[in-house]
Amino acid sequence: MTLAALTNGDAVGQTAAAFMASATQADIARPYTPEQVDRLSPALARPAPNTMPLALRATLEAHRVAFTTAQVLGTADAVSLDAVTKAGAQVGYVSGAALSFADCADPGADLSDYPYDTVSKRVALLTSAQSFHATLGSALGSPRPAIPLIADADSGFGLFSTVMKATRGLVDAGVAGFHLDDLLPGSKRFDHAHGRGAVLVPFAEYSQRLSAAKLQLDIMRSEAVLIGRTDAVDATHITSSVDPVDRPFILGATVRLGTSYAAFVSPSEADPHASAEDGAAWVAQAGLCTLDEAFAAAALHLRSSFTVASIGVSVSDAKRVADDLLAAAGLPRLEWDPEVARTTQGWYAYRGGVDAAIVRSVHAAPLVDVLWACTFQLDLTLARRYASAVKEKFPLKYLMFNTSHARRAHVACECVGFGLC
Ligand SMILES: C[C@](O)(C(=O)O)[C@H](CC(=O)O)C(=O)O
Ligand SMILES: [Mg+2]
Repeated sequence: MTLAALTNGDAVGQTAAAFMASATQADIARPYTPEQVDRLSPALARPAPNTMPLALRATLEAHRVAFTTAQVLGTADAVSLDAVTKAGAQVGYVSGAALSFADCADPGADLSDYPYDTVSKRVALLTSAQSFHATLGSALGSPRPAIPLIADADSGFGLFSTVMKATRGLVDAGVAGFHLDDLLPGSKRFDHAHGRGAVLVPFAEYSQRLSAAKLQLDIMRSEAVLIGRTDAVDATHITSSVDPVDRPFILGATVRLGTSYAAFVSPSEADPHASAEDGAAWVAQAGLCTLDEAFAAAALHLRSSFTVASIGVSVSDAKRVADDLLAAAGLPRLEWDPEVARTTQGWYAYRGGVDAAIVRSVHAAPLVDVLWACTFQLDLTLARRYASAVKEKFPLKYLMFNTSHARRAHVACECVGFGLC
């Protein structure tokens, strides 16, 4: 896509087929057809404001071509928006964390537990403020540029109908782009002892989340930039083991302890700190590892056969593949059990890290414009690895990078820096 191709300014009145085939949209692989979008498009279509989305797309493309990045600065109100604009920010960021600390009806930690229209209401206010400043600027003869805003849509605040409503609210408010992550809503930082921990939903659920948002954008013929964020770098658990994409990262116990993790930590749940310590003791003894690691430890010489035979299969099928290969070689069954490592909520233990983030982002790439691996620490080696692995498969996708300081439970709020390219 070239800058000259960014001409989808007035998409209203376009059929879904024409919109979805336009230069900015044609590269996105949707799991639905234009006819399905048309059937869902209301007769009295509300025009999607596409000026800011197209401005953001132009900024992204200019940086991609020049191999540079845009700094995205947080803005929570009209005053800070004016300040970041004057400071030269090309893009503003409306942070869910900032609003949840300070600006919603019931301020609290950044747990994605505020109402789904909190951020869109704030974007609407900022859009109005920008419009006022622009009018004032031209009346005074000193232009005040409006900058595109990226908004935080967290995990979509529920299932797919809520994702669609949140998307519609953001578009109506004039957002230029927004991000959806792959977390279980409300599960961020569940490890209160350390302020870390994240619980992922299975990849298929994340992908359906992104599809629901994209469907809503198509219904509105909106050019808003869809950002697929993964929190897999710091993830410690996942709600289900069912998806083959997640299979290589599920952890199982290799030592039979006679008690499951959930049974072990349950008695002390009244005291989360004690429970965290007890849990750590169980984990230390259970020999948790991935199925691939357990297999390699049992039969290194058969590892490549296992790798090939276990591609695209679920955890339970992969375990069967492993046992069949071992039996054929006259070796005993593998002691590897992911079920005993489940938490009291039923979550599976998960090996978070950059490899998991790469796999998730590569699978999400066809659906989104921008990919982002959210990280807890500023680690350029990790960022480079992530970027080169994703770019190798999807050279034209844009990337985003940040470091989330506020994940430490005791840090109230720090400035979050982003790079977009
Ligand atoms: C970027 C973020 O989504 C936000 O809401 O600002 C937060 C920030 C943080 O916790 O520091 C996040 O990374 O989850
Ligand atoms: Mg957030």
